[in-house]
Amino acid sequence: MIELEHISKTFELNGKTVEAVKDVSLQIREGEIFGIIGFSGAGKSTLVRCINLLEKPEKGRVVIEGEDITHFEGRRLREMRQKIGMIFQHFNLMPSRTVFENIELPLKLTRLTEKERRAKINSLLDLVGLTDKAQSYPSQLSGGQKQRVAIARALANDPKVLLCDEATSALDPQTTHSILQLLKEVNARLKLTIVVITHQMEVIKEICDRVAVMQKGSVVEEGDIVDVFSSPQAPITKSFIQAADKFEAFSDLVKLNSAITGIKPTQPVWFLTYRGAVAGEPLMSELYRRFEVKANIIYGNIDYFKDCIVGKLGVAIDGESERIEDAKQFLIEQKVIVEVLR
Ligand SMILES: Nc1ncnc2c1ncn2[C@@H]1O[C@H](COP(=O)(O)OP(=O)(O)OP(=O)(O)O)[C@@H](O)[C@H]1O
Repeated sequence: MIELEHISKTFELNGKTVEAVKDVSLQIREGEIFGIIGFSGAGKSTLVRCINLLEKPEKGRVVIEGEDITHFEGRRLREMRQKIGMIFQHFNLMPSRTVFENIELPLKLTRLTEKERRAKINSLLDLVGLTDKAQSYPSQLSGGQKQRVAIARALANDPKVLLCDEATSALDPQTTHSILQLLKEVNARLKLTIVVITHQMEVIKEICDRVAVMQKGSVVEEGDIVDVFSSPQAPITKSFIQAADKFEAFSDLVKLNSAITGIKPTQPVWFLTYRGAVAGEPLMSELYRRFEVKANIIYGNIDYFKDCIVGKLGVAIDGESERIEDAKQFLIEQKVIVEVLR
């Protein structure tokens, strides 16, 4: 659907060259929600703005539905941009226009009759749940409502792709959740491909199918969301995940042999990752039944992804050393990721 091939983009700032995006290649599939996560300045916005050519890449190609659009200009560029909606952190609504008029703006360039336009706007208002706010002005709306208007406006021309640049970063957690639910709904209902850029792990976990992690202009890790977050490879990916699930605190206590864990200094400690929320308890009792290996749970976390639940347990192990090895093999056969902390 969207192919980015060896994209590079630099800026000149105060006599210095900033390499915002360095040789990035990504393939975004039709109908998926693709996340790009990274800290501020990683190059996420610049990369995403290359998709609709708001930034012109210096090197590389942008291919959409098999067509190389990198050098599109004029009418072809405008037509291509109609297929790609975009929403932003600060909504970018016109303050002097009502909600209805804001959504109407992109439709003014089309050949729809006034009646067709009204019908379209009303159906978009219904889709984003703002029918009763049609005549309000942006200043009379909450942040979440403003973002709903921006989503309706972005969808007015029936785009195939929606780019979301930190769309929930200015919102509180509850409003963030409701906007993410709306994005999930439009993705499913309209078969829309969505690209989400964010520095918030929770956003990626809640709606994305696949994710790319960016650092200093490069993609350092990419893949299916559950694979990447169950078994992160790059240090920066690990830091995003650990910030979200407090694993680091547990790991530090183990390293320091802290008395509060109640673990003997000689006991092995494992960190287990498995799919399915209820898998943990039965697996631990199975270890005892089969191998007489006791696994005392000293850390636990459940992550909720778009289509999957992933459990994580920190366990202190007790048993005969040979049987402990057998127990570990058994867990690996059950598709549990076993990380030996010591
Ligand atoms: N128009 C510009 N002129 C000069 N430098 C720029 C411009 N746009 C981006 N940059 C620089 O490029 C780098 C990447 O910025 P970019 O906005 O793409 O990162 P980001 O990951 O989206 O971060 P943020 O979330 O803070 O926007 C940064 O060092 C930034 O200062």
